[in-house]
Amino acid sequence: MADQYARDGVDDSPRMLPVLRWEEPPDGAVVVLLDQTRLPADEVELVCTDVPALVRAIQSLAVRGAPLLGITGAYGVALAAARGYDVEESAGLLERARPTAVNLGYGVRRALDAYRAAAGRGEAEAAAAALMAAKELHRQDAEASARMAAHGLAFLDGLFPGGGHRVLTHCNTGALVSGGEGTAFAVALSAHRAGRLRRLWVDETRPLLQGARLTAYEAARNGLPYTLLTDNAAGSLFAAGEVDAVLIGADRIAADGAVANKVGSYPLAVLAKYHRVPFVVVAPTTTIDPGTPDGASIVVEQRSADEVTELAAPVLVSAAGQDGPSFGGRRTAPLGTQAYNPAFDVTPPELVTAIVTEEGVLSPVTREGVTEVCAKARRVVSG
Ligand SMILES: CSC[C@H]1O[C@H](OP(=O)(O)O)[C@H](O)[C@@H]1O
Repeated sequence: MADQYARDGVDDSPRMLPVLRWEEPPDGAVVVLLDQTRLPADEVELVCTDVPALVRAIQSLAVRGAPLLGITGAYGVALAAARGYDVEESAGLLERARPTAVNLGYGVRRALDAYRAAAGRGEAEAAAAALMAAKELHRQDAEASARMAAHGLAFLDGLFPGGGHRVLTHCNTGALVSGGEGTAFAVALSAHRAGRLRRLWVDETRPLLQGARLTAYEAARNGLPYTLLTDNAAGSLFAAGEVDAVLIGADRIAADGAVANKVGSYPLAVLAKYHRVPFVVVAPTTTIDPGTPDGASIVVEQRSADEVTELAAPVLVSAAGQDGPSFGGRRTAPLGTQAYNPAFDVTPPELVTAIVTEEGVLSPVTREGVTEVCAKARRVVSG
């Protein structure tokens, strides 16, 4: 009998977040983004009228998260085409904006391929084809999110038939990274709606605090029973037996099943292994990159020192118009302090219990699991 766990929140019917949309006002097409550097204090929208503005938004994490980066890249190509900018050059700028999430390049290429295929029918037709490809990717990602949520909950229920799941998550993997309700967070949300989420442990996720600022924000909006913790406190939760499973997202999954995700994911995988807790990655097949053979081949984005040497203010000062995020925060380390600030780390396949995709749940530990995932991914990628 699955235990029913009280819903903490008052209203858990989620108000879908206006994360990203395409608009065509009289003075020209725009991409409208919810500025995630301003959350949770302010819900502010960025109206991007050109690709450099989109690139700044991507690099400052005003828009972020692998699946949403892919969708943004595709709309960026459509924006360049709609406004008569150099589409090939714009695609290159978008694709190079951040190196680790494979989805960004995938989304750019989806729209660029559509544009090129229609080019012979004139600019207007080519621009329309790029926009249609972006909208189709947006829709497909929303569908993939719902399917991952169902597969992920079924997997948790299979592991723990009594329900009452206590899940630890890292960074942010909700609607703010997706065309739908997210990846790993969508599984926790699905468990909550089914009355089978006992606790969502939320890593704050230094240095940019995607957990404290964004996952806590999404959990509160949806009425989830969540508790925030410093990244350093995760180990003691495992030791206390308070974690049934780790659920995280991914930015790139290599052909051998190695997983690049927000820095701090690899230590969680080691803790999970030591404490015999399932370490579950939730990602659409668009995050699987058959072209990257293994974890060592994944380029890990290195970010600026000031993200480490300053305490992010209650809100990050939006980078719109600047070269990168500048915090309204308080400096902690002495001026001139050097900092090591990789945005991601790589978890080897032997530490990954399962990969939940919209195609189903696969285990990279069995080599054929990865081959199967990649074969499906190739089919999805090739359309
Ligand atoms: C499932 S996409 C979310 C993924 O993206 C985050 O990185 P960032 O906030 O730098 O875009 C993090 O790796 C999440 O797991």
